[in-house]
Formats: sequence, C-alpha cells, structure tokens
Amino acid sequence: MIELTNLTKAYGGKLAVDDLSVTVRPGRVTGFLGPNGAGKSTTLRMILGLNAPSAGTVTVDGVPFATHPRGLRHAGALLDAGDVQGGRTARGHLRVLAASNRIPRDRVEEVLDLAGIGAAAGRRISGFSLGMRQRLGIAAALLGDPPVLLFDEPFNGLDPEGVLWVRELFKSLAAEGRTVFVSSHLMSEMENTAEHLVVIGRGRLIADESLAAFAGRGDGGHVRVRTPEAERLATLLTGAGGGVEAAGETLTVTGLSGDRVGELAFEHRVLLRELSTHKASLEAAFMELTADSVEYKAGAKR
Ligand SMILES: Nc1ncnc2c1ncn2[C@@H]1O[C@H](COP(=O)(O)OP(=O)(O)OP(=O)(O)O)[C@@H](O)[C@H]1O
Repeated sequence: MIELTNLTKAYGGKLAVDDLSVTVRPGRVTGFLGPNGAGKSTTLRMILGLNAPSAGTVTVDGVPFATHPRGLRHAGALLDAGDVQGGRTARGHLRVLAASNRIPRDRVEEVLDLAGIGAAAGRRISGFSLGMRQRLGIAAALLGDPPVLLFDEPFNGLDPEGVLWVRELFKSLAAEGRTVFVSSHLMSEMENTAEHLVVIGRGRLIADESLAAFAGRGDGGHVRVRTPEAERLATLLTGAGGGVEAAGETLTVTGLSGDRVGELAFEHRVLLRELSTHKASLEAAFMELTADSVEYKAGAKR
C-alpha cells in the first residue's frame, strides 16, 4: 500500500505536485494518468524517496521508502528505461543491482527469462531498442520479488506483443496481492490494464475511482440511425425518453440502446437504412476531464 498525504512539490515558484492525497491499494492495478507535465514522474520519485517533498508525506507500507531496510526487495520500480549504463550487458546490469540488494544471482536469470530478454542477456545495453530497455527495466523492477511495484510509462517503445505481455504481467502481479502503480499519459493503455485510476492534472488530483466509475463520466455513448422518415422516428424516440439530434435523414440518439431504437422503428414500421451504436470512449472522458489542465497543447496560445 502506498499512501500520499497532502504531498506537494514545488520547483521554484511552480507546484509540480499540489496537495495530493491518495491511497494506492494492493491486489489491483492502479493506473496513474495525466497529461504531459502533470506531475506523475515527480510523484513516483517522491514515493521512492528520490525527490524530497516540499510538504506532505508519502509512505510505502507504512514507512517512508528511504528508511525501508529491504530496498529493491520491498519496492521495485521502472522509472526511466534510458537511465542505465549502456556499456554493461543486461545480465551484468542486473547482477550489480542484485549484489547491492542482497538478492541471489539465480534470480537474475529468472527475471531475464520472465521479461523475454534471456536470449539478449549477454549483449551490451547500448545496442538495445527502447522496447528491450523497457523489458530490462521491468526485469530490474521484479528482481527483488517486491510487494510494491511502480512503473513510469512502461508501454513506451513496446511492440503490440510487448504491450499484451506487460498488461498480463501487471494483472498477474496484482492478482498475487501486490501493489501495482502504473503511470501513463494515454488512457488507451490503461483501458485493458487498470482496475482503478488516479488522474492528475497540473499536479492536482482530478479523479480517484474505479475504471468503471470513470467510464460512467463519459456521455454514455449514442446510437446513430438513418431513415427517410426522420421526423416521425424522432417523435417516437423522444416519446420513449430518448434525446434526439437530427441532421437530415440522420438522427443521433442518446439515452436509448441500439436494440430499443431498432424495436421502436420495427413496431411502427419505420424504414431504417442504417443503425449503429457508438460506445462512450474512456479516452474522450479522460480528455474532457483533463482539458483544463493540459499544459502543452498543439496550437494553443500560452
Ligand atoms: N527537476 C525539475 N526542475 C524544475 N521543474 C521540474 C523538474 N522536474 C519536473 N519539473 C516540472 O514539474 C512538472 C511535472 O513534471 P513531471 O515530469 O512530474 O510530469 P509527468 O506527469 O511525469 O509528465 P510526462 O508525462 O511528460 O513525463 C512539469 O511542469 C515539469 O516541467
């Protein structure tokens, strides 16, 4: 369990993290979402004791991480996949980490295989692609078999197979009862991974809720239907409690399911030329929610 209490970090006069109070619970993947510059990396670094908070506190299983004697065996993290000595081999890099954390050498081979880079273990990291570096970073996080795991943008640079692998890995780590906290600036990456979401913007907490609750914030989706009898169908749909927007032969319907719209048309012998349902996208809910806190927007005046 990770507990942030009024956690704040100021750089100069600017608040990178602003009074954040959040509890990250074990047994589920918690997505940590926010646009670029929202303060995710700064928060993760404070959890690990790498940055000191300007105010507030953060504990990992009840104690500040820096004072935890078990180091990598207590919390593992992938922060910046590029932050490794390129001259070392993957195996060499992990062996150094293992030695300094009193982790048995055999574990290095285990995590290399687990991360799918066993075959590249003897190669220098400088020749690794970004995806391979991410896998190495994940292997390093898992080295101490820790109950708490933090990952900063772990999907960057991974191919589709890698993305699927990471998703399943995170879910299985959470199912084992671990605390798994994963940052991303893309909702799509969290959609099939996280059960719970913590969303921040400009350092402030915007949402702390289940993925299902978050999805419910969206517009709930709509049904699009095309008919030569648009006016008659619109009256029927409105009568059934739907919201209708008409544009020529096309009606956009909210508040009624696609099935219900089809049934009403059938019952009243209204000819349909098209009927499609459009689910509310989590991405849209995320963008809507964070729109005011996006710091770097294309074409926006600053
Ligand atoms: N060492 C630093 N000195 C000054 N400002 C910093 C420093 N580190 C981060 N910041 C600022 O703090 C804010 C939050 O940055 P942070 O990297 O935590 O955001 P992020 O959510 O991880 O973003 P991204 O998705 O782009 O990595 C940004 O405005 C950033 O410019």
